[in-house]
Amino acid sequence: MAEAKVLSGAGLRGQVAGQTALSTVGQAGAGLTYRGYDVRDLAKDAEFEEVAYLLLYGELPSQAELDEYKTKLKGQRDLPQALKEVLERIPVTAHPMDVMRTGCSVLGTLEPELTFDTQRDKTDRLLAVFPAIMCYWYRFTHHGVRINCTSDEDTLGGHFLHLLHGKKPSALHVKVMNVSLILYAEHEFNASTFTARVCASTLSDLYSCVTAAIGSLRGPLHGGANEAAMELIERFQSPQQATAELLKMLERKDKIMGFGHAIYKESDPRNEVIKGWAKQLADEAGDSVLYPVSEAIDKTMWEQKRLFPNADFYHASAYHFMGIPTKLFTPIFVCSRLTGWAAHVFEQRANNRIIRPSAEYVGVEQRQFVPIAQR
Ligand SMILES: CCC(=O)SCCNC(=O)CCNC(=O)[C@H](O)C(C)(C)COP(=O)(O)OP(=O)(O)OC[C@H]1O[C@@H](n2cnc3c(N)ncnc32)[C@H](O)[C@@H]1OP(=O)(O)O
Ligand SMILES: O=C([O-])CC(=O)C(=O)O
Repeated sequence: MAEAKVLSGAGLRGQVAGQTALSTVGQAGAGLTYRGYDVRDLAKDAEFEEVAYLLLYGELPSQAELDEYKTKLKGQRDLPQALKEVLERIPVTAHPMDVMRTGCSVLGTLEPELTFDTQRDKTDRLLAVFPAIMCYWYRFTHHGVRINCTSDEDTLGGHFLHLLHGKKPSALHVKVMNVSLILYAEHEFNASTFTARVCASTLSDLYSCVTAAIGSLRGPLHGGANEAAMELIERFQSPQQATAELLKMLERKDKIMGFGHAIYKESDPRNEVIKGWAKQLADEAGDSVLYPVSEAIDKTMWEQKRLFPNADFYHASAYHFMGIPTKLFTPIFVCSRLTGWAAHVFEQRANNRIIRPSAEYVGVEQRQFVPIAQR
């Protein structure tokens, strides 16, 4: 069972930087809860749209409310023409996280948040269009295709897979996407969410908060770890080779992406869930390399460092088995975490004081300015 670490030192570790009613991370018991619900229960029985509604609107929806919410999101999936034109100008070499950041920012110029009382509608619109922002750019720049940004898929996860692959996804893949989006939705004061809250505390607009958060999520120590984990796993042809190479990497004190966590001490509760689905996808794909290699890395990290896989590690192989290109892994995280970011922005705005901590000065003593001609 995950417990809170004893935290101190750099990185604001262990400092309470504000209040939230959205989630608990690493507290004794459930490990991760969204508005009081264990994430494992939500991942087992809920739809992502239910969880989005819970985070953004405060309570789980009734069936009628969920139907209405999904219809609302479905009706807003298409991109404005001006945004499509901008996406077409972004080079094929760009990282898709930069595409998401730009897409979000451009939408903010086309459909600005003029007053905070539109914050929920603006969030729902972003939720509906993020899959299309990612897939329109990807399919145009990589395959020369201008895709239809709408689909008749019932869920956001299914819609994303449909736009990416240009066909109806299997029921298993839709289910795993749903679980994945739920697992990634919210995680208290992680780096990207804290970024969003700092931005919100200046009374900036929602698009600025989300754009800033995307920039923070992109780094390999945070959301970018799922892509880095895939690049590691793919290097090895067998569990034996993975173990041998990993030992050398640990000897060199390399960071192994997808392992460890700033808050969890013994395990990340999201890992057991996505690991189970990754195994099911591996079996479906008839895989005999990638999943055993992942398990060998997992075992070696625990034996050597007492480090456990975080939510990102088995997401890598799960996404891979669904035919998702590695560079789109972190953008999927964006599609999900938008819900947590936005809910935190609403919370910050509802009880705001500008976030402005102090620094311990470690520079030179005060000294006399010398004009340039005399230096
Ligand atoms: C799901 C979304 C997420 O953002 S989860 C995090 C995704 N990031 C990664 O997977 C990147 C790899 N992991 C890491 O860099 C760290 O574990 C992160 C997540 C940044 C947490 O950092 P921090 O709180 O400083 O770690 P810590 O104090 O527990 O570190 C203790 C000692 O263990 C080491 N360590 C930690 N993680 C790894 C790792 N993945 N591979 C190798 N070593 C690791 C640290 O370097 C530290 O060692 P030392 O005590 O300085 O010798
Ligand atoms: O909480 C963190 O530091 C990182 C994390 O797992 C997340 O954002 O999901």
